[in-house]
Amino acid sequence: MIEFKNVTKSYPNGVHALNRISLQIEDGEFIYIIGPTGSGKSTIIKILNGEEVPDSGLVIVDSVDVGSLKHRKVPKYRRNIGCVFQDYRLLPTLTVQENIAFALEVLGLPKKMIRKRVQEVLELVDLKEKARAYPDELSGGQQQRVTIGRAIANRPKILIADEPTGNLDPEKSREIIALLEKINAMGTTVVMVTHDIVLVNEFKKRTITLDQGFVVKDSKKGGYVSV
Ligand SMILES: Nc1ncnc2c1ncn2[C@@H]1O[C@H](COP(=O)(O)OP(=O)(O)OP(=O)(O)O)[C@@H](O)[C@H]1O
Repeated sequence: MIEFKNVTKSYPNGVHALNRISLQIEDGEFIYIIGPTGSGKSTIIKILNGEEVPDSGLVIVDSVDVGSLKHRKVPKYRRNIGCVFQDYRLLPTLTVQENIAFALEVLGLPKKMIRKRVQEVLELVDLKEKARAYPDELSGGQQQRVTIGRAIANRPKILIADEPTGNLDPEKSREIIALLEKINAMGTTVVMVTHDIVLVNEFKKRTITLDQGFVVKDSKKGGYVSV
């Protein structure tokens, strides 16, 4: 479970990015975080993946108090969190399968297990035929599918996606949501930041709306959000 209790975060320039945020996300949920630019969406993601620490309040992820994690413990904590961003961040000199394998090699998994996982992931993201292609030989949607595959190769409990469809057309965006839904159905909690209200309305899920660092709406069943 993910729990934010009265979390406040400001940056050194004095911006109050989050103001007394409280929310709970249960294991296995798929939620959207939406809100205008600068409302604090990415700050929530950065706190979740240990990149930023709150000024006050508590952030608990699977019983780990993330705000007081020692620096040296952050990498181990992050193993349970897969991250996907708008800009795919693939290594350009590695093929699709090498990009996925690399994420597991740095974790020290045995070679045989890596080979097996890479095959499973390629199948899941439907890119077996592109295993030996380089990122610049792929479409944006395909690159994002590789990124998602890489993020879940280590079977993290939580997948966080910051604007994963930001650079994609509507059709490719739908494919990405379908993939995220498949991963969610396998038991992974999915937290997705998005600006894409059309998508939020089409694939209805619990939707948390931020504005100026406050949670202004938490709609459990998703539902219509004005475009
Ligand atoms: N490293 C930083 N240093 C200073 N201010 C920051 C930093 N990161 C974010 N901010 C500020 O904190 C506020 C919240 O930013 P955040 O990136 O969380 O918003 P966001 O909702 O994700 O925005 P966007 O939709 O534009 O990505 C903004 O006012 C932003 O300018």
